[in-house]
Amino acid sequence: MASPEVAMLEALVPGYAFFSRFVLSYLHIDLGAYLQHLMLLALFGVSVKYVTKYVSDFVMEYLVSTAEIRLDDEIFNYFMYWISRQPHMKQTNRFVVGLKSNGYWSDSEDSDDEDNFDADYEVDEPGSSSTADSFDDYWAKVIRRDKYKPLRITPAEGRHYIWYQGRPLVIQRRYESSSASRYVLHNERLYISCLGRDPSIIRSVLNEAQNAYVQRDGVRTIIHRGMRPYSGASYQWCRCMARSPRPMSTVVLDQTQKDAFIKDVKEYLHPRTRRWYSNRGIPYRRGYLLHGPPGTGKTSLCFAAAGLLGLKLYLLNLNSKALDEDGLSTLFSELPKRCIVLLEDVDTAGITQTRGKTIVEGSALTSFPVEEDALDEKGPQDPQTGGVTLSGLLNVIDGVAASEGRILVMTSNHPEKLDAALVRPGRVDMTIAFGYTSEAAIEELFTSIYMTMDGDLPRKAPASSRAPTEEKEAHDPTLDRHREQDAKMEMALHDRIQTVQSRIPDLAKEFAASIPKHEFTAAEIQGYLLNHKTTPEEAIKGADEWVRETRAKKRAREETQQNNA
Ligand SMILES: Nc1ncnc2c1ncn2[C@@H]1O[C@H](COP(=O)(O)OP(=O)(O)OP(=O)(O)O)[C@@H](O)[C@H]1O
Repeated sequence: MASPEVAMLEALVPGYAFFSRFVLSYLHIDLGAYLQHLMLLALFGVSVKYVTKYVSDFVMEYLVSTAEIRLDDEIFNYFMYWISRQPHMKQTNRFVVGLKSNGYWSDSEDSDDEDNFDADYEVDEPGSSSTADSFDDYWAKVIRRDKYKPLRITPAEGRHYIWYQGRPLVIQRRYESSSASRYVLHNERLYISCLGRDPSIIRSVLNEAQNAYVQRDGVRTIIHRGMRPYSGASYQWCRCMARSPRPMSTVVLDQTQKDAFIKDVKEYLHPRTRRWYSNRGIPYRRGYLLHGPPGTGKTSLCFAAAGLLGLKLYLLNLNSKALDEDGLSTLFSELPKRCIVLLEDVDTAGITQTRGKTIVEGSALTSFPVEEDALDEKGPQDPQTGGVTLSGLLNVIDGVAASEGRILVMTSNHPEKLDAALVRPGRVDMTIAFGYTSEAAIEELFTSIYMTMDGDLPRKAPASSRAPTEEKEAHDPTLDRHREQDAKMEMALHDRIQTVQSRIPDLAKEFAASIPKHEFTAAEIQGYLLNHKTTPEEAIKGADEWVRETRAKKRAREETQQNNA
């Protein structure tokens, strides 16, 4: 039986008994003779371990401030974006390298484009500098830049030390294990610590990170989409793109309707209105229904409104079977205080099935037949099959727990299919009908396509005015010939655009006269004009032919649809 000293040593240093036997049989040293020394050593070691832990816990508790950042929060993105651009990251020896600086939102489409967006303009346009004279040069640069994307370096798992404003900061990246890790590569958290109980330095670093991110966005309209970031996850808003704002003037719509819409949205956003609602106990929400055939400008109006008001746009497709009522209410509860939520094509979602049967001709808000609200509060869909039910949608729009402050825009191609409950006042407060183009709308579309706008023309004098350098000629005469041709084309385009400008109003009238009214959508006309982007006269000449062809195509499509029905 082992002596109490040996038992104690075994407790302090697990495996001591085995180790001492090993030393005795192979090295013929009896550790029993040094038991007291070994005991002291073991006790010392254990005390050091406990003291170190105690001291470190004490320091962390009382002398260090720490901020925790979760992966599903946008600040995670801000910080990763910021740190990937810090010079310290070039010196770190443990890092995650990728073409994107973030982990969580990188699933979203187009996130890569966001970084390249401005870079496209940074590459000199053809004819705008002494170094890039032709489209070929410009394109070669763009392609090269796209191939060799800059590496984004972020700290790897573990601790990293950085200096910020003369003070040391500890960044710790930690991967958490959870049931979700089966589906997602990393569920992670970031910890930023600084010495002292005053966390203001952490706040400044996070503010700087946020500023860097927000500045990169500039005036662009940020679009979030309700989606599952990875299979098996719950629905979340993922930032999917940032687009240049669309000027309201480029949306062709009856001016009275457009003005009424903008006025209504602005009035709603006014702080006085919020107070007014709250004083009267009315839920502070506003809903809009934009309806009309596909390609008539419903989404464009919503996008332009987001740009005009600097609001973020939250897109949601209700058609997904995977989106259930819990997912929908989580999404709505996570909306920021001020934003535009766009539910596109609500008529195609399963929610169009009605809660009642009685058809009522017209309604106070809409000029189309709607169905009377019935007593049956149960949604039409079988919960087993998934998807959002009408009652689920109504609850998130204006149920007791529905969020306030957001602007809800629903678009529909078939408003007559929508349940009356969905479009009743309080859920839909304004309806805008989009239709086929009128004569005035055709003129407006034509003008918006051919009127010169900022950045349409080459920024500097085309390169043809400059003599090619000897070096270039000696190197590649074919390239120089291309450059010259491109420069001439740029010049010709420049001149053509300028000379035609004064005639645009007359040409617009001529074009509008050759297109039948109320037959084509703005998208169809825009599509046609884009084929003649720089030659308005050609567009006018080909208008009759285009009308004939488009009619024939539409007829053929209708016949096929009828045959399939
Ligand atoms: N009224 C309009 N004014 C300016 N551009 C328009 C208009 N209508 C359509 N367009 C152009 O047509 C394209 C499609 O427009 P948009 O997506 O806004 O149509 P929509 O009515 O939302 O279509 P859908 O019902 O299929 O979603 C866009 O490129 C847009 O620029």
